[in-house]
Amino acid sequence: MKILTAAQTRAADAFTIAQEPISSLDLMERASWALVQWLKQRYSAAVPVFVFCGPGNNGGDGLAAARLLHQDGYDVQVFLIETGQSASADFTQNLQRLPSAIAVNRLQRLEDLPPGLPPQALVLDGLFGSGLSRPLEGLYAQVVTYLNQQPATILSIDIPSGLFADAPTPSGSAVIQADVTLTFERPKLAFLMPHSGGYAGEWHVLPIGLHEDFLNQVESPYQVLLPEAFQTILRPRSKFSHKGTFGHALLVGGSYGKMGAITMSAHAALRAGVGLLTVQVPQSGYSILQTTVPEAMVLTDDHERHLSQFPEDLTKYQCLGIGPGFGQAEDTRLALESLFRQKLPPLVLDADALNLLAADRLLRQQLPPDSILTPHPKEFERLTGPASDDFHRLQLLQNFCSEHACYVILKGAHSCIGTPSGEFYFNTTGNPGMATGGSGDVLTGILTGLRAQGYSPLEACQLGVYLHGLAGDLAAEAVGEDSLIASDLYNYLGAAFLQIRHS
Ligand SMILES: NC(=O)C1=CN([C@@H]2O[C@H](COP(=O)(O)OP(=O)(O)OC[C@H]3O[C@@H](n4cnc5c(N)ncnc54)[C@H](OP(=O)(O)O)[C@@H]3O)[C@@H](O)[C@H]2O)[C@H](O)CC1
Ligand SMILES: [K+]
Repeated sequence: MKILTAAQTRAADAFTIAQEPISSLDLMERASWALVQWLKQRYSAAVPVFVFCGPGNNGGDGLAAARLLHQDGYDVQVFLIETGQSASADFTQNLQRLPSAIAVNRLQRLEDLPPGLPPQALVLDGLFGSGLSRPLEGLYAQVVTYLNQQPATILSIDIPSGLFADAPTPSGSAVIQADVTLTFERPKLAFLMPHSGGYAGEWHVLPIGLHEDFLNQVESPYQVLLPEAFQTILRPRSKFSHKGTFGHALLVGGSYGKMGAITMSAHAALRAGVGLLTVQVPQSGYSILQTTVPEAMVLTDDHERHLSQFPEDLTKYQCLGIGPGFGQAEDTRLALESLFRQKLPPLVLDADALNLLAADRLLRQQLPPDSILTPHPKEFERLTGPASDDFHRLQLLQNFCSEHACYVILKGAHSCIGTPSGEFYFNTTGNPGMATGGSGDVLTGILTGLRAQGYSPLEACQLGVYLHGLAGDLAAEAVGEDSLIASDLYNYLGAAFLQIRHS
C-alpha cells in the first residue's frame, strides 16, 4: 500500500471531489462518520467527549464528529481555539450545523481552559492535521501542552496535532502525544519513523473512499507491507517437489561464546522452508550444532574458536548467509576479504559481517550486487555515517542501496527495506517483545532460507520481515511481550506462514 505525502493527500482529496463527484463537505462528513463508527465500537456513551478544534478542515472533522456523537447520545463539549485566524469553509459550515445543545467553549487565552479534564474523558484532537505548515506556537502550543498533561485518553484525528506528516518535526516542538490516531485512507510517513512514530500511539487507518484511479496512478517511493502483497509472492509447494527444489543454503557464523546466534539462524532458515542447510562454524561449534539442529549439515573451520575460512566450493549453495555470532577476529576479516573476490551465490549479511564491512571501504566496494544487508540503526550508521534525523536516514539508505545495488533492511519498530531503485517498504508486523537477543539472527536465517528457495532479493526481504514480525506477534499472543525470546520467533514461523497462506 502506497504512502502519500500531505501534498498528495490534498491532491487525492481534490481528485475525489471532482471525479466522484462529491462535495468537500460531504467528504468531510464521510471521514467523520468513519471516525465516529470506530469510536462507538470502543467507547460507550458514558464517556464524556471533549473535542478540540483548530481553524482548518481537521477542526472541521472534529466539529462534524461532535455532531454525530451527540446524535448518538454522547455527552460532547467543543473547544475552539480562537487566535484571530480565519477558518476554512467546511469548518464554518460544520460549526453552523452544530446543535445548540452542544456546549461551545471559545478559547482565547490559556486561562479559558478548564482546570482539568476527568480521567475517564476522551479528547478528540482536531487542532491540526495534514495542513500543518510550521511548528505550533502561542496558544496552540499551550493547548497541546495542557492536553498532554491531562489523564484523559487522547484520540487524534488524522495526525497528532503539531506533527508533520512527511518531514522532520523540529525537536522541542509542541506535539500531541496521542493514545490513538485514526488516520484517513493511508498511514502517514511520520508514524513509521523512530523519532516521530511514538506520537501517534496506536494508529489505525480508516478508508474514506478516496478515488481509486488517483490512488492507483500516484507515484510514491514509500509503501507499507500488508498481507495482501504475499498472495502473489508466496509460492506453492508442489506435490512433486523434493528437498532439492527448495534450495541449499549455507550459513557461516558462530564464535566461542556466540554459538547460539548461528544456531538460531539455522533453525530459522529451516523453518523458512529451505530444502537443505549446511552451517559452517569454528570447531568448538561442531557438537553444539549437531546436537541442537540435527536437520542441518555441519562443516568446521580449521580454527577452534573463530572463523578463518569459507568452504572452497560455493557453487552448490543457492544462498550464503554470513554474520550471526561471526566475531571480528583478524582471520575472520581476511576470510571475508578473500570471499568477496570469488563468484558468489546470493548473499545475506548481518551483525559482525556488517561491522567488518563498515570498517573497510574497499571491502564495501566489492559487495556483490543484490546482496541483502540487515543492520539496526547503529550498524547502519557505521556503514553510512551519522543521520541528522529520520528523514535524512532514509536519504542515506537510498544512497547506499543505489551505490551498492543492494537491499538493506533497516531494523526497527517498522523495519524499512531500502532498494537499489529507490523504493522503500515499511513493515507493519512485530512488537516490542522482539527487542531481545537473537531476534536479528532469526531474521538472517529466514532471509537466507527464502533466498535459497529462489525468492528474489526484494521478495525475500518483504516476506522475511513480514513473517519475522508476524511470528513475533503470534508468539506474543501466547507468551506475552515480556517473556518473548528469539527461539519463540522460529517456533512460531510455521503459524505465521499458515496465516499468510490462508489470509
Ligand atoms: N484529504 C483527506 O483525506 C481529507 C482530509 N480531511 C481533513 O482535513 C485535514 C486537512 O485540512 P487542512 O485544512 O488542509 O489543514 P489543517 O486542518 O491541518 O489546518 C490548516 C490551517 O491551519 C493553518 N496552519 C498550519 N500550520 C499552522 C500553525 N503552526 N499555526 C497556526 N496555523 C497553522 C493553515 O494556514 P497557513 O498559515 O498554513 O496558510 C490553515 O489555515 C486532514 O488532516 C483531515 O483531518 C477531510 O475532512 C476529509 C478528507
Ligand atoms: K489532529
